[in-house]
Order: sequence, then structure tokens, then C-alpha cells
Amino acid sequence: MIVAIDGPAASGKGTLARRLARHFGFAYLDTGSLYRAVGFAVLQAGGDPADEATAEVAARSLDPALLDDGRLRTDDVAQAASKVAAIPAVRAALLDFQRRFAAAPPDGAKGAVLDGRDIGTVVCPDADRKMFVTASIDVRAKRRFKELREKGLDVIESAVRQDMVNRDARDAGRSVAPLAPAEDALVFDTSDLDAEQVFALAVRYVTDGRLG
Ligand SMILES: Nc1ncnc2c1ncn2[C@@H]1O[C@H](COP(=O)(O)OP(=O)(O)O)[C@@H](O)[C@H]1O
Ligand SMILES: Nc1ccn([C@@H]2O[C@H](COP(=O)(O)OP(=O)(O)O)[C@@H](O)[C@H]2O)c(=O)n1
Repeated sequence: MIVAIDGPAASGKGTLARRLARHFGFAYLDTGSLYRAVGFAVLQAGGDPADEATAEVAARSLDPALLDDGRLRTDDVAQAASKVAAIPAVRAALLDFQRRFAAAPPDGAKGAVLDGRDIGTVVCPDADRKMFVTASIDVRAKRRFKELREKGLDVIESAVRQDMVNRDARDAGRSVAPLAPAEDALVFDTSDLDAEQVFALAVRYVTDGRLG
């Protein structure tokens, strides 16, 4: 079974995807970490994330060991990620890895949960279950601000919010694989739902293929 979860920044995709994967014994892939790793590699090398040739080389030589690196979680890396993510050659370079993960999940898992921006629309258009998780910009900015502060980062809420607005606009406005719900995705607005409530709804949907 393939479960696709898409949505804007800090909507709770990763939290939900990780919990679903654990609950059902599926493998989990945070596809945002691929774009973050490419953005991070370009920044580390002193390059411009918007430069197509530089970003494509970084995507083709991606080091999988980077994917769990805590340094990927900063706002600067998120901005760089959304710049490299708008480049078609970068997306093409990362597509195979994501599709192979979904088709043959590691460790013989019976299913895979992938979260990102284009899982239900481009990476896995035939996914068995598709969810689009969203929340208001104010709620999302507060969640991300709290998360970054708890990690000990010295961030300002208004700046986190503005970075998120810019990134969402870039992600939704790009010509390749823009952020958008798949036509057959179930949309969850989590503005007034805690992580537990979202998880309970999603378990019902994954189990039964519907909510009612
Ligand atoms: N429904 C929810 N209610 C409140 N906080 C949440 C909810 N879902 C996730 N969070 C918190 O919000 C932050 C961002 O969630 P995350 O899952 O990383 O979002 P995304 O993967 O969409 O960027 C995390 O600190 C997480 O614990
Ligand atoms: N499937 C995906 C996943 C992420 N991305 C890009 O990668 C950036 C970082 O993704 P992320 O999921 O780690 O970001 P958050 O939602 O955690 O803030 C996004 O802003 C997108 O530009 C993408 O284009 N396609």
C-alpha cells in the first residue's frame, strides 16, 4: 500500500506520516529532506541554490547520509530547498529514488508513506491513499516557530512567518510539480485539530479508504 501525504510547510505532514508508518508497519520517506539536502549542499559549497547547473550537480551526487542531518532543519536551508525544488532537472534527478522507495519499500515493509508537495500528483499518482494536510498560515507559523525555538534556534516569529509565506508562494507558483492537492486527495484542515485528532482521522481513512 502506498500512502501519499502532501501539504504546505509546517502543516503537520511529517508528524502524521511518521505516526502512520509506525502504526501500520510501513516505511517512511520525508521527501522534503531530499530537497533540503540538495539546498544544503549548494549552500555549503558557497553556490547559489537558484543556479540550475549547480543545483542539478548537487542533486545527482546527493549523499543519503545527509538526510537525517539536523542542520537541514533551519529556515535558511528550507528557503534554499524551495529554490532548488523549482528547477526541473533537480526534480527529475530525485524522482527515481522516490518512486523506487514507494514501489519496493526497504526492509520488506508492506507499504510506504511518503510526504512532500507532489506525491499524490506526480511521484505516486496511483497511490492507494492520498491526503492533503493544511492549516492557516498563522497556525503553521506558530507551530514552526515553537518547533525551532524548542530546538534552541534563535528565531523571530514574524521572520519565520514571512519565510513561510515566500516559500509557499514559490512552491505553489512553480511550473513543475507545484504544491496542490491531487483531485482524489482527502483534504485535512488541521488548524483546529491536534496531532492526535489528525492521526485518528487518518488511521480511519487509511484503513477503510473513506472517513464515514
Ligand atoms: N495537528 C497539530 N497540532 C499542533 N501541532 C502540530 C500538529 N501537527 C504537527 N504539529 C507540530 O507542528 C510542527 C510542524 O509539524 P511537521 O510535522 O514537521 O510539519 P510538516 O512536515 O508539514 O512541515 C512540529 O513541531 C509538530 O510537532
Ligand atoms: N515532494 C516535495 C517535497 C519538498 N519540496 C520542496 O522542499 C522544501 C522543503 O520541504 P519540507 O517538506 O522539508 O518543508 P516543511 O514542510 O517541513 O517546512 C519545500 O518548501 C519544497 O520547495 C518539494 O518541492 N517537493
